[in-house]
Amino acid sequence: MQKGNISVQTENIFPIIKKFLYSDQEIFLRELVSNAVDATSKLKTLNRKGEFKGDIGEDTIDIMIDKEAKTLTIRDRGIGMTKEEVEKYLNQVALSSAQDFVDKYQEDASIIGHFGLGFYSAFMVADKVEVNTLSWKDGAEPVRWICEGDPSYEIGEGDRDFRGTDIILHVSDDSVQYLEDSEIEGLLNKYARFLPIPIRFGTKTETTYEESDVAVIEGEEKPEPVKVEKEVDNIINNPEPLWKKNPADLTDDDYKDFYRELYPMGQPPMFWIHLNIDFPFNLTGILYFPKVSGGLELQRNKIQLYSNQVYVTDDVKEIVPEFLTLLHGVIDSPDIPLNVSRSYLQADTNVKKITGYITKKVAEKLNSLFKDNREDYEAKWADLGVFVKYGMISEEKFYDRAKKFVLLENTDNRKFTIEEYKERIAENQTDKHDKVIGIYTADEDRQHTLVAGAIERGYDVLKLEHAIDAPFIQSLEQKEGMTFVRVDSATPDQLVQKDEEKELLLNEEEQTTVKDLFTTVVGEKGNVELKPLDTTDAPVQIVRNEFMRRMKEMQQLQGMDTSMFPDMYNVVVNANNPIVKDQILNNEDEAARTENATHLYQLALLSQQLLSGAELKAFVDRSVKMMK
Ligand SMILES: Nc1ncnc2c1ncn2[C@@H]1O[C@H](COP(=O)(O)OP(=O)(O)OP(=O)(O)O)[C@@H](O)[C@H]1O
Repeated sequence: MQKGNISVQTENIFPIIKKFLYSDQEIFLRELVSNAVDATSKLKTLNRKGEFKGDIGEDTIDIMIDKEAKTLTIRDRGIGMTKEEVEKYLNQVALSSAQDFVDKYQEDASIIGHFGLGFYSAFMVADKVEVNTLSWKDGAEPVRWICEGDPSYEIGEGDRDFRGTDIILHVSDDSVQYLEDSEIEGLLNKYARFLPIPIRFGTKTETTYEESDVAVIEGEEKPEPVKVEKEVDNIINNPEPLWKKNPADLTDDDYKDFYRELYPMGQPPMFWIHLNIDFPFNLTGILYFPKVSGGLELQRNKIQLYSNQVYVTDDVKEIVPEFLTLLHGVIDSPDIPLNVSRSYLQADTNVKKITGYITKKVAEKLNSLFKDNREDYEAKWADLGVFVKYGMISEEKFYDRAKKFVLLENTDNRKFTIEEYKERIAENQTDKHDKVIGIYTADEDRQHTLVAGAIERGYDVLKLEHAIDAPFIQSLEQKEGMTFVRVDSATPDQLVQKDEEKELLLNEEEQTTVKDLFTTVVGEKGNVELKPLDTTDAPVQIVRNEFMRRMKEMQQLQGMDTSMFPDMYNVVVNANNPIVKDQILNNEDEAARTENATHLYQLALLSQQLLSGAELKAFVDRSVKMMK
């Protein structure tokens, strides 16, 4: 064997590779397996071009563990290397890429996990790396290269008798987990699952049931099928993943099956988009729309990013707009720079274009679903709505596209686009300032009394019941010139403010008496207002200021302290309801007067499910007493 020194300035490189990459050690396998894939693909290209005329034969890449020898081997049947190539590629090219990494790492430690450290990442887990290779070239001699994790290496004659390369890692004592089958299989499943060349990890037992060959006797039952166990190659990957295929050749079932392959536990997706673009950047992939009616947080980190079928990460925050991280699926692009820091990625123009492209595709898909089959789109709205609204509040460009297909649903479960809805309510729900007022409930069941009150007045009531709806209507208010009020934000006649002033049927003295009495009854909990409502409107009603309530909700949504917004409400006493006159003003008995006022107030609380505890008991007791 001939001896050599890799390079002088590499003194530091091995300790740095070992020490600093500790947290992301496992990428060594991705790097070495991708090199093996590259070497095999290159051979196929040479063959296609007619430069390599021999027989390619088996192209499978083997990953092998030898527990006794404490080695992990990556074997390919690719182009191999001549002695000159080993010296050039491993001692110079690979080393300079490792050197490059170390330099960049010292500037910005966040590049880890997004940098292909390449061949030298082997030294994260191995004390000694042996390369056994035979080039495809005519007359090439086998070569063996050994390096023990310091700048010196040996190169000499090898004993390999078939084309390709073995990378043999002598696994170090602190990395013995990489000698475990389960660990390696796990890593291969993560990084190599869709590589384009078959990856074999030993064998596995396959069980099938075959028809018994015992002759069937007439009149007797067919013999049971026979269980047959066979040792077969354990091929880790699907070398032709769906996203690489032509959408025209695929059926819905193909997409659903692939989804199950990616997320075996997931519910079936609602629909999907097949991405396929080659200019101005290269990108393929499939994005699935899951059902997102529940929380927003649970579903993230489901999009997997690949670069030429090599798994890179499932953290795609910088590549797809935030709201799209709710989607599932795969994006594959060799044009996304993976070997740079995240901040650089955000500024990268290709990445920006990719983000824009994906957003546009998603909007187009939704638009065509809406246009082509509105009924089906409406049926999916419960699962789609959160996603669309989230997109609208977080991406200006998406808002502009989505405002044509975002739906508003009313209490009759009818759904309208923004334009349709505005038209529907314009006549009845335009206020004195010419604003179109959307009336909504956040809880149809709880607010039933108020919803019914509004509907009785001829108003339409929307259901806006999800946490996302508060910021969503805020953006509709800013951009569509509408105003939204919740059913409990005013008495029904004041939800849409008109100019007509009603006459108050009580004189000033009577007004003061009623107001004072209710102020005493309500105490600190609310402000009492006296209003001339319809004689048939409830005698007492509870309302909450829309603006204050929403401020509080938004702050809660952001996890902020909301103690400075007390849970105050207004108690509106309908001065024109005859009960107020008959049971309070005209009642001689002072105790009965207070009791009646309390009862009316508690009735109002009860109708909004705000009555509980001792107050509720007192109310029930009093009601029973009244019946006697
Ligand atoms: N299994 C292999 N068969 C043939 N050549 C190989 C093999 N592994 C590595 N090489 C050669 O060594 C070179 C350096 O490999 P290394 O992995 O360090 O960098 P790279 O693959 O060029 O880039 P990257 O940093 O993205 O991995 C390769 O470009 C290739 O020419």
